[in-house]
Amino acid sequence: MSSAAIIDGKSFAAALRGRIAASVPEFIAQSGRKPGLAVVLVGDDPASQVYVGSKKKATVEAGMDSFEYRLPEDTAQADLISLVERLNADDHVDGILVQLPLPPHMDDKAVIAALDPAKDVDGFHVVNAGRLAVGEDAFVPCTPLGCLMLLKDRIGDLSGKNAVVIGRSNIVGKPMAQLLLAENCTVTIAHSRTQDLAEVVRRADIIVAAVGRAEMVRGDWIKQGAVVIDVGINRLAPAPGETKGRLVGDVAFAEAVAHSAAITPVPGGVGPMTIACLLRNTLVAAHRRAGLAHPEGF
Ligand SMILES: Nc1nc2c(c(=O)[nH]1)N[C@@H](CN(C=O)c1ccc(C(=O)N[C@@H](CCC(=O)O)C(=O)O)cc1)CN2
Repeated sequence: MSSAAIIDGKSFAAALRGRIAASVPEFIAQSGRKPGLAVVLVGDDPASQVYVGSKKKATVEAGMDSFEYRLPEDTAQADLISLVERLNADDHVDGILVQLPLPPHMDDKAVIAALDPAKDVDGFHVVNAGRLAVGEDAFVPCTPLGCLMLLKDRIGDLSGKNAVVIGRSNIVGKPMAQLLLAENCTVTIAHSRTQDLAEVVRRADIIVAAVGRAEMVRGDWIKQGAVVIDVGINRLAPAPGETKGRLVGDVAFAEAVAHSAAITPVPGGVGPMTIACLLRNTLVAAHRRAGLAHPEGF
């Protein structure tokens, strides 16, 4: 048995961010302004605070304007929607992102529905989901877009491959399946009610695990030579003597390396691609809103 290549999402994302930053000055020269991204965080979820901080840093480093809104946990949904509507109307804002999860008293769907689809750089609005489903130009959610970039970089043409997506969320599983279908893969979407998941996974050339259960996909489920993309970010309970538990994915990594041809690690695989693709979507949104051609190279 050979050992898998480790797909370095961190380096891939850094290179993508570099290309985006290099193309921002041309946008500024053509439009007379910087691309702008507004990020809205409601409440004080510690992980969300870190992600929002990273998004701001990456946006500024790419030469874009970052507008950050941190609202208290008890914000009324109507007030959040009013803010989204103000950002929809603000010409300096090309992209709007409402960090998820929202507090329990809010309805994600109602908040996302308030976004202008042309500024929905998360690709969560039903207009963008529908466009993706019918093969029209759409903003594609950042995590599955990042997964697809890594897969195409590793495999090249995906046509005819058997792909299994484990997880059916609107944010990852469903758009991932649509993207793979658009690349002419034969796609199976597996989920918590799938019978004999191990057997379904064993048929796959491409496995995308996005189920949110630590190390659920075992090494002996993986066909020799498959490419594995692990979207899960799960923190284990701290081991004795540790203050923080280890981060692991949805795939039992140490087992999977013996079976797969290539695999993304956690951390350092898919995660960094999410923010790089957010910058990519923001740059595309800025070009569209300014009436400029789609930027090259992304
Ligand atoms: N509005 C959105 N909300 C959320 C999204 C999203 O795309 N849009 N995705 C996730 C969180 N997320 C970005 O928002 C995100 C998650 C993870 C990473 C990342 O780089 N992870 C690192 C590990 C981080 C750690 O040490 O904890 C990695 O995998 O290497 C970036 C962004 C939910 N909400």
